[in-house]
Amino acid sequence: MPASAEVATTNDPPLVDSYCALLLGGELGSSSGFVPAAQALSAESLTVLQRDLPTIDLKRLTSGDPRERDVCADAMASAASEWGFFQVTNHGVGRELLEEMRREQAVLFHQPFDTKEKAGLVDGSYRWGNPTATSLRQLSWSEAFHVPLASICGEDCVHAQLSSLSLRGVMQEVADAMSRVADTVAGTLAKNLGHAGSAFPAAAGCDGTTCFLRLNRYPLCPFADTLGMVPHTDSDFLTIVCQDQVGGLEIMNDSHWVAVKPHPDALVVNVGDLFQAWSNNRYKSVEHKVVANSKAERFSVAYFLCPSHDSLIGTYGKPSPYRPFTFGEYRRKVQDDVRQTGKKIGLPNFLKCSTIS
Ligand SMILES: O=C(O)CCC(=O)C(=O)O
Ligand SMILES: [Fe+2]
Repeated sequence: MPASAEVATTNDPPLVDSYCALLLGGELGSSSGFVPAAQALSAESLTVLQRDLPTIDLKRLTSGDPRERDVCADAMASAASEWGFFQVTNHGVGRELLEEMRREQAVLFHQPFDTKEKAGLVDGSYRWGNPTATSLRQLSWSEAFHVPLASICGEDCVHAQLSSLSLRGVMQEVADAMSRVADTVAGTLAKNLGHAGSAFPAAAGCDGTTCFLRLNRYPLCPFADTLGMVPHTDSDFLTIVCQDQVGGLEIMNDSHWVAVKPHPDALVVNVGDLFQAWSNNRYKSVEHKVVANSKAERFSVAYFLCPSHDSLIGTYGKPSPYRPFTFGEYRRKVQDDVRQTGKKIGLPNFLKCSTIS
């Protein structure tokens, strides 16, 4: 094990062990025989571009001038179509609240690994790395608590050791504030397609009990070219992310990875698979990933706008390229694919004219 691996603390999940096992295992190159795992990983990474993500000032949506409101809504819809990602400013989530969230996350994640793993925060909410990874490409150098909003202050959040009252209070406040942002953005995007905006996302089956808050931590990583989170799309309508100032989030745009430079006053918004389906592919759910960092640990908090499991994901207009499916069906298919093949297929599974064999 390299000396630098000693930066791992006993509070970190066993990421170094996972990494070493995969590294020693190596990987088979597709045509030229054996390729050491680290080399295989870096050969895959494409050039990272520095491009400015569109920034939408949400204050303009409430301007007294209807033209300004329309210009803002159009800019948001263009960003959702062309990038699938944008940043929002004047979003109403207080900077102090977000700083408090980060402090609470540090306290929570710096607890011993055993405590986090055994207690969860809510049952089954803790996850780390990818214990079933068979290659370095599948290893996520991170840990997270993925918490249903219904549970934050519910009775099943009983693990006193982890769920301090202050943590639960801050999580609830962040969830409430981010849900207002999600409703505004989703309503604006839906209206831009011709839907009666005020009824969305409630009309799509989303409410305060169906969404999730995910607390992410990316520990220091001593190995070059490691991913903090592997490339993925989100299986929701919309995601609102607050990242700290460390950086590492990259999104796919025009066949290149684009680094999302942290902006102290902005939240990152991305379209999820369900909105892509609902919008008949007008809005794009694009791949994104997080690159691990060797100098600083990184925290982020993500709010996932999800409907109830039995909600039917239809479309705003017809015909849709997708057959109707429920959110529960979608999640089950994603989980089955990941379990069986190590990879999410997602929306292509639900195309009416499937090209998946
Ligand atoms: O940490 C980030 O910036 C992104 C997190 C993310 O993509 C996720 O939790 O799905
Ligand atoms: Fe994501």
